[in-house]
Amino acid sequence: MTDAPATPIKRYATASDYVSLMKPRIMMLVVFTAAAGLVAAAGVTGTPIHPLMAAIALLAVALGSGAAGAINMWFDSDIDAIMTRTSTRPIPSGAVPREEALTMGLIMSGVAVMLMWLASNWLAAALLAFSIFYYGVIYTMWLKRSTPQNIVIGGGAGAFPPVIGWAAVTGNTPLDAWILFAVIFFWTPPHFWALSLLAHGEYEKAGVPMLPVTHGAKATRLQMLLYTIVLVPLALTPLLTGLGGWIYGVTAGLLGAVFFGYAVRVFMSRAGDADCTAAEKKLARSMFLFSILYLFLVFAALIVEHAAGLYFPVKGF
Ligand code: HEM
Ligand SMILES: CC(C)=CCC/C(C)=C/CC/C(C)=C/COP(=O)(O)OP(=O)(O)O
Repeated sequence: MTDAPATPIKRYATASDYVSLMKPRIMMLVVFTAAAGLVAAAGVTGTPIHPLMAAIALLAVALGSGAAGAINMWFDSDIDAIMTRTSTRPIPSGAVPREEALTMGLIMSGVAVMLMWLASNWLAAALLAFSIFYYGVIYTMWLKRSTPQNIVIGGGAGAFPPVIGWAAVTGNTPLDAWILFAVIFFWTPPHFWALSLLAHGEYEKAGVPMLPVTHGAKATRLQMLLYTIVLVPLALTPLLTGLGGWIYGVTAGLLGAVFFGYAVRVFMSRAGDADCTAAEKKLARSMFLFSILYLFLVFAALIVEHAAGLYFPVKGF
């Protein structure tokens, strides 16, 4: 149990409070990776996508992601109130009552899954429902407060969107879809731990067992490097299956080299240690920001590759 936060002072909610309950910036990247799954599925299998159905499917992913965010904020309002980074969120700041966030999350979840089922098929709808459950219940209510592997296992939730997008087009989830899942799965630990190196004091205060809190900054920097070593070649496997062509290969190769460079530099630094320098903190922050750019551009390359019809698989690579 964490320290009981002070009762928030009530203030009126604005539209932007309801938007921020949905973690909108994360939602944008989630929708983008789902769109990449959708476009790649159409490109690889030659299945035409109906623009309206595709738009509704992506709206469903957006609503599902927002619903999961609202459920997360409902459950986490006690620890959000303790950490400076999250203390101004709509619930701890007293703008939105907890029950309202939960109701919003549950209604949006139902609408999202229903819309996905109407726009595509039961498999995509079931995967979306499972992702909401995974993030809202398995990660938020169980793993986050119980194990330092919380974001490794919990990261699976954020890895589903391209699989959902793929399933929405073809009604199945072949190896290529799971490769995209794996890319996000192995990307999540370096993405989050880069930030948590800087915020471990906050997590400690809130009683959340993030890796830098339980095992220290050095172990975290090593884990970040190891996950990046798996991620970079893994992100090139689409070249072997025909999912990615030269645009994708060049993009994933170059960005992977930069990401690996960050992981090595952070590993060799003292970022997150009590006596680390401002430059080392800046390095960890840069790696966190670059992680977002990396995922965005790698999936953008996949979209460009398939959408532009510039698809040249590298045979026998
Ligand atoms: C368990 C998995 C993950 C954890 C623990 C995590 C954690 C975080 C945290 C703590 C932030 C900083 C937010 C802030 O500064 O207030 C952040 C930012 C961000 N994350 Fe993640 N993340 C995870 C997975 C993902 C996934 C799957 C995506 C999208 C595919 C994503 C996209 C982003 C984006 C776009 C930002 C920057 C926008 C913002 O600061 O709100 N994250 N993440
Ligand atoms: C399609 C679908 C339903 C996707 C949902 C998956 C999703 C939104 C994944 C993002 C994971 C994420 C933002 C974790 C933040 O961790 P945190 O909640 O511990 O971060 P915080 O401390 O900022 O609240």
